[in-house]
Amino acid sequence: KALKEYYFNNPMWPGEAHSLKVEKILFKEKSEYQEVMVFESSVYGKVLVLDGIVQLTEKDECAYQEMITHLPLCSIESPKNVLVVGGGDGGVLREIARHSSVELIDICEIDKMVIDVSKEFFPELALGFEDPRVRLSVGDAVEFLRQAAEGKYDAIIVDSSDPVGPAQELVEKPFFENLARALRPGGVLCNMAESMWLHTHLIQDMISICRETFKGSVHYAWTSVPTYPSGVIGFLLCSTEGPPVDFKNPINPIEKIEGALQHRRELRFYNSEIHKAAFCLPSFVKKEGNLA
Ligand SMILES: NCCCN[C@H]1CC[C@H](N)CC1
Repeated sequence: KALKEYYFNNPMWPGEAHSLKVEKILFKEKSEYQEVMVFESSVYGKVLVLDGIVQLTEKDECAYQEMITHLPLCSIESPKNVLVVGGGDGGVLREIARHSSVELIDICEIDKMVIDVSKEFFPELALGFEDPRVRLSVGDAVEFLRQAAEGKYDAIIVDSSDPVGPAQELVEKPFFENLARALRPGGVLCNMAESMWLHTHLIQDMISICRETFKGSVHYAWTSVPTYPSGVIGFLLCSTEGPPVDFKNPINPIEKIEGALQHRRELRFYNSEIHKAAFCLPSFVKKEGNLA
C-alpha cells in the first residue's frame, strides 16, 4: 500500500503506479540518505527499493546492468580505466569484469547501506565487488569528479537513482563538465537517462547539456525493464573530442571477448544485435526530443 501511495505522488511519474505483490519484507531501514528496503516478490524474485522507488529485481536486473555497461565498453577498442558513479548494488561491476582489457574499476557510491544490503540479499550482483580490479570510494560523486585527474578514464558509467533524492546533482551541467574532463580524448560516458514515455523534457535537457559538453557524439539508447515505470529505461551515450566513436556498431563485440559470456554469471540479455537495435528510436522520440 505504502509503495503504491508514493508512486501516485512521485513527481517522476505523477498519477501512475506499478505495483508488485510483497510476499515478505526482508529489510527496511533508513540510511543517512534514503530509506532502503528489500522484499521478496511473487514473480520477480527479491526487489531493492530506495525511497519507495524500485531500483532492481532479481528477474530483470540483467537488462539494465548489462546494457548500461556493454553499450559503452563494447564501443571502444580496449577499455582499461573505468569509473562507476553509483551502482552500489555491484551489478555494473559484475558486468565490467567480463572485459579482460580492463585494469582498473573505480566506483563511487554515496550510500554504504546499499552496498552492505546488496552483499546480504543480492549475492549475484554484489559478487561484482570481489573483482581485484575494483577500487571502492564511499562518498559523493560530485566531489569525487571534482578531484578526478584529467583524462584518467576510458569510460564512465553513471548508474544513478532518479534525480529526486541523493542523485539530484547528477543531472546538472557542472557534473557533466567534470565527467567530460575525467575522460580521455575519445573516451565514453553512459548515463542512465530515464524513460522516453515519461521524461522527454528531462532527456532533452540532458541532451542539450551533453551536446555542449561532449564534443564527440551524443546518442540515446533504450531497453526494456518491466519493473521500471513505463517498462523502459534509456541511456545517454556520449564521447569526448578525439577518435570518433560509432556507438551504433560495436567495434569491440562482447561475443569476441574471451570468456566474457560466462564470466562469473552468464550474460542473459545483452548481445551485439540488441546493442545496435537499442539506438533505433520511435518517431515521436526522434521528432520531439531531436534525440536522433
Ligand atoms: N543500479 C540499479 C539501477 C539504478 N537505476 C535507476 C533505478 C530507478 C529507476 N527509476 C531509474 C534507474
